[in-house]
Amino acid sequence: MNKTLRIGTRGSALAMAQTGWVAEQLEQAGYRTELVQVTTPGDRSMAPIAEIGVGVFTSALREALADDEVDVAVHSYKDLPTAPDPRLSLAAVPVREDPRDALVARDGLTLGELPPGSLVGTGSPRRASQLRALGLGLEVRDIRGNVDTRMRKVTDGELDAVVLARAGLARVGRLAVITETLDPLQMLPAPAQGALAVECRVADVDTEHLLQSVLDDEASRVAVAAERAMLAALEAGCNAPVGALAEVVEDLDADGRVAQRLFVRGVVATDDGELLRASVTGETTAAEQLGRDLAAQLLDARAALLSGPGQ
Ligand SMILES: NCc1[nH]cc(CCC(=O)O)c1CC(=O)O
Repeated sequence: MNKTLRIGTRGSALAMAQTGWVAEQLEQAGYRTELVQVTTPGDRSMAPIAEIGVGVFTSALREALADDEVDVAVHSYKDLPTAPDPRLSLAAVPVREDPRDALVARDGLTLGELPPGSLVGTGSPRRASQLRALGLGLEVRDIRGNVDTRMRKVTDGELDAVVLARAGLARVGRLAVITETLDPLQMLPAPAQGALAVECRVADVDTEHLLQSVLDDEASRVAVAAERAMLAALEAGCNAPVGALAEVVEDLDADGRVAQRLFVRGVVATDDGELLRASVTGETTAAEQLGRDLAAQLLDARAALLSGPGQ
């Protein structure tokens, strides 16, 4: 193929960095690329995400792709709504960055070293509920804005710490500001955190094939499929914040042989701020079913809790 691939991107530093990375992979494989900047309502508004809704960062890019203004759209996978867009194909899930959340705290402090009453900023209900559940007496403050805006609240002394996706910091070359990478036992990331979704038009099979062959990473795709299936099943049953992490691990199969298995952990907060946690392990080929099984366990646990004392 000798045409130039028009790759749509948001204008934020994070979006430019990740789209630039995708373009570079394609260039190295011998394709010509051109970046096309698309402004989304999410970039224009400073209102809380909860008010402006899911898909604020991704829908304008998807429209530009569907309207043939660009040939490829690069999204942070976790920002995509779970409902598929029938006009588009998820051509590639490139190799995932470290999916964990990261703490950026004053004076190099870790979570455990922050004194009770410390102010910790996050705009994410998932992060807020998991922070509160640690029982450390941390005061969670709602914040928004790009990576730099959020980190400045710590350097300016307005907050003691903020929690961000490690992957976002990695992509903009700011890993050095992290004072602790949070263990998923304490803080499960958002489903698909650290992964990119690379889309093209469903009818554009040439582009679909080249994106898949140059960019797709099987292990990342499988893990994200499990996490997103869990999220989709939970969204149908409740609207509580959800964390999930699927990892390909070495495990013994029924015959005692070492095999690759998928280990999926999930967390959902109740209205009272209690956390329900569960995990499943199974075949990597059954990723989506594993995600749905995990969601069913969490919904059962929630139903048992809601049916009150004595149950
Ligand atoms: N919701 C904003 C957003 N979307 C993707 C990332 C980080 C990169 C990623 O998880 O892929 C971030 C920032 C953050 O959560 O700190």
